[in-house]
Amino acid sequence: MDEDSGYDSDDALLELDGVTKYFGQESGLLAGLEFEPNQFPPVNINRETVKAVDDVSLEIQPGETLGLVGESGCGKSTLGRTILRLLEPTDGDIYFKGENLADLGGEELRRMRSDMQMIFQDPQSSLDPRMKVGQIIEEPMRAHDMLDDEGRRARAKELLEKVGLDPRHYNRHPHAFSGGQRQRINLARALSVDPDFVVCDEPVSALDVSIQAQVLNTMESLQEEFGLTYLFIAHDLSVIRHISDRVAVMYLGHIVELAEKEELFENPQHPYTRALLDSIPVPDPRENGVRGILEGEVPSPVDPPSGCRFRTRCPRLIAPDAYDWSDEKWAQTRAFMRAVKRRSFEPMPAARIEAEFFDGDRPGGEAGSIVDEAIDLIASDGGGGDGDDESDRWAAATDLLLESFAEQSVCAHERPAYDLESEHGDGDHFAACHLHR
Ligand SMILES: Nc1ncnc2c1ncn2[C@@H]1O[C@H](COP(=O)(O)OP(=O)(O)OP(=O)(O)O)[C@@H](O)[C@H]1O
Repeated sequence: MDEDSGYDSDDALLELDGVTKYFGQESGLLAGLEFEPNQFPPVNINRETVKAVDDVSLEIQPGETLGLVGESGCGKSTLGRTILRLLEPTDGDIYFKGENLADLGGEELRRMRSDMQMIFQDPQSSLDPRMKVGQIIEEPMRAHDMLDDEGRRARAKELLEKVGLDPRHYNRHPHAFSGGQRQRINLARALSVDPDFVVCDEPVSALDVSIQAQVLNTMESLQEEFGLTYLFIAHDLSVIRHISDRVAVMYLGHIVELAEKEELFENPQHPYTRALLDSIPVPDPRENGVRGILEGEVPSPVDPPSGCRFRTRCPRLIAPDAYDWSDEKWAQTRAFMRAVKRRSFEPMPAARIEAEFFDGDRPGGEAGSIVDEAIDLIASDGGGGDGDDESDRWAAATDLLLESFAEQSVCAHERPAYDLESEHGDGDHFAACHLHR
């Protein structure tokens, strides 16, 4: 029990409740200004909102490492910075040791800040080249009025040793060190103020693979020795697998899956997690390097898809209930819809489209009529849209298919959130996918 705050160490160290961070996007002086001659004043400020982190709730237990993984731009760094209040959340609450950070002011917030530290990807740019290593490590202690000069020097030297460097390097400048050593200096600096929680934002991504494991091992032993809790951000699944106890998978501002490490890697339940795992490079030289790649572009976080944000790329998009069809016919229709959307085949006669995509047997009923209409729009012998140019007809077919099928799926209508039974271990398994309805 923490005497000051009443925090009990059996409770979560950190709790996020609906944490949201939007950015108003403006670039340049006139960006976002729209001229509207029919209104007064005739100028609108049209700010685009980047929904970087959207309604994230999770807990981090004391002493654990929560890995946070996802493709570039999905909001990992923004979430890490928002937790530390380096960015002001747009919405939601962050509790640290049971206290709502938003309620803390002045001195309390300053104290809490020393409890929560961050280390960044690029050890080069986060170390001031004019300062000596000793000064760099002592700087946070000075900022928090910790110890006297002599005490800080002794602590800096002790920390150098703890992170695997020679304390005699106290007077050197950072440029004299390798990338891995510089990241160790960063670690010593973050630990100088004796934090409980460290956000590690891609701390080993800039390092050679051979050095990564060494730095990760040091981070693990420091965690044990100092009783640290880590939020470990990385896009590299093998790094996440090395260091995490539990793993959260992020996609377009949402957490889509969260489970204990073994459960997540051995029993992934979200199609996005599966796709990420399938795109891990295969070490076997006989394989051609990469097993599977995620299809399509990540949609813009300015206007993310409704419902499940992964649905526009999801290979398991659920069939809309409005039509009656077999799994096979839905799978074929889904593939056809994707191919039309990407315009990934040359115009050909209707019969050939039907043969290639539907084995010559298109779906029956209303769904079949819609498929027919789409085929007619794009087929080289089709009758649809006479007079329109070809790209208009492909666009019309795409709209027809997406509106009739993709937008009618439960995946487009409801945001998924399901708690599942774990197969490995007894931890919780959260998966944001309607396949678990
Ligand atoms: N200060 C900002 N202003 C506007 N948009 C921002 C800002 N910071 C981040 N974004 C946008 O927010 C989204 C999430 O970015 P973020 O850096 O958090 O993702 P990430 O998963 O950490 O990616 P990476 O691994 O590439 O750093 C992106 O679309 C990014 O362009």
